[in-house]
Parts: sequence; structure tokens; C-alpha cells
Amino acid sequence: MEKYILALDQGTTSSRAIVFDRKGSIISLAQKEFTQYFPKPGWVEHDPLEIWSSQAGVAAEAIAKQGLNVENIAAIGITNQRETVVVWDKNTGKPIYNAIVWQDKRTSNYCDELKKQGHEKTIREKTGLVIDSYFSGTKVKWILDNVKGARQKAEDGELLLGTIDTWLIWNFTKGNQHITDVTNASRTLLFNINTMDWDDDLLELLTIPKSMLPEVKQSSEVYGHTKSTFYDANIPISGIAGDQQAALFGQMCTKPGMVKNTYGTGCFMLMNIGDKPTVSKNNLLTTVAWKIDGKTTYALEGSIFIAGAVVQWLRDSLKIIRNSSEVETLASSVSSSEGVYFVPAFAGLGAPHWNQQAQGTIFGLTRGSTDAHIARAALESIAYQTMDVLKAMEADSGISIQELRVDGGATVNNTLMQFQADVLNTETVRPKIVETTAMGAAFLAGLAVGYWDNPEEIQEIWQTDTHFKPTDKRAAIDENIKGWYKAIDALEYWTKEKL
Ligand SMILES: Nc1ncnc2c1ncn2[C@@H]1O[C@H](COP(=O)(O)OP(=O)(O)O)[C@@H](O)[C@H]1O
Ligand SMILES: O=P(O)(O)OC[C@H](O)CO
Repeated sequence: MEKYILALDQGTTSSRAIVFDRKGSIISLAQKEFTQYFPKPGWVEHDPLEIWSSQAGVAAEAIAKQGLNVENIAAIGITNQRETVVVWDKNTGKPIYNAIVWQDKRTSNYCDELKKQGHEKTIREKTGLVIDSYFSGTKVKWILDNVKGARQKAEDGELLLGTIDTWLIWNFTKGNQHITDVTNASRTLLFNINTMDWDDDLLELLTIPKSMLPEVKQSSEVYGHTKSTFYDANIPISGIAGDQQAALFGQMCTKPGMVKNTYGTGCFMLMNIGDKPTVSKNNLLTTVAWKIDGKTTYALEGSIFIAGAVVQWLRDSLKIIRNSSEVETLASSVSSSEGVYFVPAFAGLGAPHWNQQAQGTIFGLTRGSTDAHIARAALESIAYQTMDVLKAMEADSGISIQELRVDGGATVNNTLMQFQADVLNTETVRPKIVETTAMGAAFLAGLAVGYWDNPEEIQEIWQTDTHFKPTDKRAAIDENIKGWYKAIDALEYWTKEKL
């Protein structure tokens, strides 16, 4: 019987399931969007039960729609939106509050307090992260402080916490496994990336009882077997990675110095930095890329909070396009943004600026500006933000990046990809299979069960599709880039004025 790997990709806006064969070809794909809740300005929540049901649903659909059944699945790999966190009751398995999403800013004032108390340096050294509401730790504290009875129950050992990988595996194994992997753990603000273990001092600082935490595993090993209704077939779950680390692996950036950028809701650029957790001097994050066969690989990361989401905003809020693909036609109807700059800081600014208070801003409008200029400026903002991160990465690593491997939903946009190559003055390479996040999870799972023997075998599977080479309009591009820096400076000033 033909065997396949099932990758589950639980993203910020949708749950996806993809069945891969040995050659890395996609045999089947099912996807379901789920509800985004915005209870207050700056707050973003998901219903954990909807996350579970949509993910279990698409997994079943992906298997069934190609006439396969569970016996065809050699292993399951899980990859997920990171930092988003769920707290649930150990006995009932029911969440005590919605999942607080990575984009949620409700703890930003508390984060500012932590900074004022002088914890920045220690937290960076221990976790590789900056103090920002982005990460899970302060979100968990908020739940314990604000949900009635939660703190007492947590102290009595009745509550569990988990990032989305943990929550899904808990449900797939009917509560048998409360685990996470090193990549997801490294995004919580509670995990020490030097000792590779939960950090007691940080747990104490954020007043989170240790009993709530999952056991931390490698990224590729058999963790347990499926037990819940449809999956009582005992399928091994054998790969876990946060979605950006999974994409780094799926892009086969397995050597130090290799870089990928994923263009989804946000943009996440990661560089493989080998086996040392070097601390960034340029406001990037140091994070765990994966741990395989006992060997840990680290990455530098630049996280951009709003990328493809700015296109959703043009569609859903401004309503100047009907679907995401229309943005390319609209933006290409003008040859430049004619001095319009859009800084889509809807969720503050991430790397390398780390300004939690920044808000979205459009500069340079004139009486002649149209929806096309705004659409173009929105697309360009994705490329400029990426440039800021890439420059920081080059400064940190001392490496001049020669090639950027790209993936994610927005990379279908050729105008954006060409503009990206121009702004960076670096070749931008789009692979044949852009589902690299799911592919990375499939590779991790497949390696653990011998579906693939080694990463070298997988290396053969990765193939390029399009190379976007920088054009020769250097002077004009450099002029445009100056305008972007002015816009960023002006926004920083605006933010300071607000405080
Ligand atoms: N043609 C396009 N041009 C620019 N952005 C696009 C285009 N098509 C889709 N997108 C954006 O890509 C994002 C979806 O990509 P995806 O990788 O599925 O994201 P996620 O995993 O974050 O849910 C959306 O934010 C969407 O607006
Ligand atoms: O769901 P995505 O693909 O937007 O990824 C979200 C990131 O993991 C957040 O850190």
C-alpha cells in the first residue's frame, strides 16, 4: 500500500492539511478559514475549539478526498502559528478562555513595565527574545490574572497551557500527551535557549506555575499516536515545528548563512546560524530552528507583524479590491506609488524597530493620489519592511546575503517579488512548491519514521521555480528607499508624541 505523510499547518487565518508523497509532491490539500475575534482595539483571539475542529476536519478531508484512508498515512507532522496560547482545564479538556493570538497587544503596558524594571538584558540573554506582547508568556499571565478563579486552579495544578501544537496534540491523543517542541517553546518567553529548558526565574517573574507547562521534545521524533475518533488508527505524530522554523527546514536552509522569508499574514525572515545561540546586536531575535538527533540548530529571526494582512485590509476594510489577487492588477496600473508611503503598523512594529505603540499610517497623499497608489504603497511596504530586517541580519551575521528564498501566500504576486529583488538588490528565489511550511513539517515527521532516510535525500526534492533578479533602476530605487526611512522616522516621532 502506498504511504504518505500528512502535514497539518495550523495558521493564523486558516487550518490546512496537506498530503505529501516521497517526492515531496502534493497529493491532496484541504483548507478552512476560521473566525478571527477582535473584542477590543488591539486584541485578537481565536476559539481553540474552532482551531481544533477546523484542523481535524481538514485533515480528514485531505485524506478522504483522494480516496485514501488512515492506513495510507505513515506519519503526521504538525506546524503552527507560533506564540498564540491556550489555557485549558486538565480534567475537562475545555479551554478557560479564548486563545490569545500572537498579534494581540493587550499586555503591551505590562511589557513596558517589565522593561522599566530592567529585565530586558536578562530576558534577551536567556530567551533570545525582546520584551514584547508578541510572545506567549505575558498572555498566559493575563489569563491567570483576569479569568475568574484561574490563578487558584493553576496553583492547584488543574490548568495546562500550550501553544497551538500542544493543544492539537493533546486533542489528537485524547489527553495522553501534553508536549511541545523546542521551536515552539522558544517563542514563549519562558524557555531558556542556552539550557534548552523552562526557566524557573522567568516563570517566577511572570507568576506562571510550572505544573501548567508541557514537556519539551525535539522537532523530529515519535511523540505519540492518534487516538481521537477519526484517528483511532494509531498514526504516529512525529514532527513538530513552529511554522516559520518549519518553513526554514522546508526551504532546506540547512547550512549556516542560508535565509528564507515567508510572506503570509506577517513576514518572517529566518537565517540559519548553526549551533550557537548568538545574541543579536541589531534587534533581531535568536530562536531555536530545530533539534534533530540531539543536535540543536539556532536561527536569527526578523518578525514583521503585518505583510499579507495589509492586502486583507485593502480588501475587507478599504474595500478597494474584491480579492487578494486583484491587488497586483491595481498596484501595477500605476508605475510608482508617486511619493505615497504606507507603514502598516496595525499591530505595532516588530523587528528591527520593536515599537509596540506604533499605528498604521499613510504619508504623502496628494489630490492626485488614487486607490492604485495606496495599493502599490501597501505592497511596497511589505518589501521595505523585509529590507529593514535583511539589513539588520547582514549587520548581525557579517554575511552579505546573496539569495533570499521566499514562500507563503503573498509570493504568488510577481510585482511584489520583483520589487523585493530590486529593493534588496538581491536575487529572490521562489521554489516550485511554495507550501514550504507544511513541507518542512512533513520532512521532520518523515525523517523520524524512516520515510526519508536523511536530509540529503530531501535536498533533492527542493526545486526552484522563478528567480527574480534585481533590475538596473538602482538610482530611482535608492531614492524611494529614502522616503521609506523618512516615513519610519515620522512614525516613531508620532508615537513618542502620543506617550
Ligand atoms: N496576490 C496576492 N498579493 C499579495 N498578497 C496576497 C496575495 N494573495 C494572498 N495574499 C496574502 O497572503 C496571505 C495568506 O498567505 P498564507 O501563507 O496563507 O498566510 P497565513 O499562513 O499567515 O494564514 C494573506 O494575508 C493574503 O492577503
Ligand atoms: O500563521 P502565520 O503563517 O501568519 O505565522 C504566524 C507566526 O508564526 C507568528 O509568529
